[in-house]
Amino acid sequence: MELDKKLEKLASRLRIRPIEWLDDGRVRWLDVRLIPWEEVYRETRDYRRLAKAIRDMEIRGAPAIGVAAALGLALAAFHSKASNVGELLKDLEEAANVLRETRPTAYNLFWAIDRVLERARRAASESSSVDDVRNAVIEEAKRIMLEDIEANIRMGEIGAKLIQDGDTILTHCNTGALATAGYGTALGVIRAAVEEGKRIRVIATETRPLLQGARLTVWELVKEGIDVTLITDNMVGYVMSKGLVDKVFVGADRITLDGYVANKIGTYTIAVLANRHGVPFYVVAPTSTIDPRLRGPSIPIEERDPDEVRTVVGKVVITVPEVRVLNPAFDVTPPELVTAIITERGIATKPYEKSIPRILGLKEDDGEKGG
Ligand SMILES: CSC[C@@H](O)[C@@H](O)C(=O)COP(=O)(O)O
Repeated sequence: MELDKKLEKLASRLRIRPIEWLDDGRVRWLDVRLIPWEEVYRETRDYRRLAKAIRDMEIRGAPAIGVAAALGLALAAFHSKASNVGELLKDLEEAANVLRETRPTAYNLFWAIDRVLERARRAASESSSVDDVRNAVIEEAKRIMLEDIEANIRMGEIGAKLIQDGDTILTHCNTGALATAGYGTALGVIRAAVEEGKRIRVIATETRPLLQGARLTVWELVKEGIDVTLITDNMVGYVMSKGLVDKVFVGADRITLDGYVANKIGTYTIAVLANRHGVPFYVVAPTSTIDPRLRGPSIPIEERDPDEVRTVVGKVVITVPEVRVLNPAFDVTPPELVTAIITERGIATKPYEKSIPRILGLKEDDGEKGG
């Protein structure tokens, strides 16, 4: 089949395949909670298990979450016992409700679920065969995975043009292969620049509390021989004030129609410091991260388990166990601090309320005004 061939061809370009559909109705993924200590792949036939993997961050990063949710619906379709199309649609809605509850900030999650459900409903309006609808759902999920890899590679090509030979780039959290269906967003741009022969140095922030920078970004870059220096989150001001950073490249979990960017907690601090020190601050994200219904800073922010802050990745308790804790997983960077947003459809610049709708093919006045 055309789609499978394309997917295999693209996947052969990837060094890391973090998530995969297996044709006997299984999903296989790399459990990133265990990186860099162990490389463990897990498998399931049950969309509920996949939902748990998203919630517990065995799979994380907005694009990977979206792909996993789509594959979760493919599992629900594959293993459904429905005897007619109406029952299959009900099973899919039920699975969608479970998957929607996993992580509230990453827009890709909701985008992918809506897209697969829409495809299922369209297939159901065209055919009364359960198998036709089932196959349409599985195909759509695989297409979302394929398009994510394609978008990453395209963003790499577009974004690499912003990087000069010799640049030092600061990045936050993990936006690499481990956050997507493969290749990466902000880290994909860095990867593409290196593939073009540019000599790049990367400064990776450790990204407390779950250390996606120290554990995942460093693991990916070391694996590929890309020059990386690890710093703690509170060293960003120091490295910028010493002139050690040429550009910042980060990813996003949700971008509003007017350019507010929700990303891993600490991104806003980096954006403020970049602005203070005249360092360009670039956001790299596929259009599936842009919420076309939202404007303004009121993006839902996930609050996670306080023990993530009281411990170092659950291994060492670092405080008084009963201390009150704040643990927002993301913050919001306002558009004025964002130099440009790189998508697979091109680069958006200020004013974002004009450039983002243009990239999405929408009218400027679409979307709701947030608080
Ligand atoms: C390409 S990933 C972009 C974002 O999802 C990433 O920067 C991020 O904040 C991930 O957060 P996480 O909590 O690890 O899922």
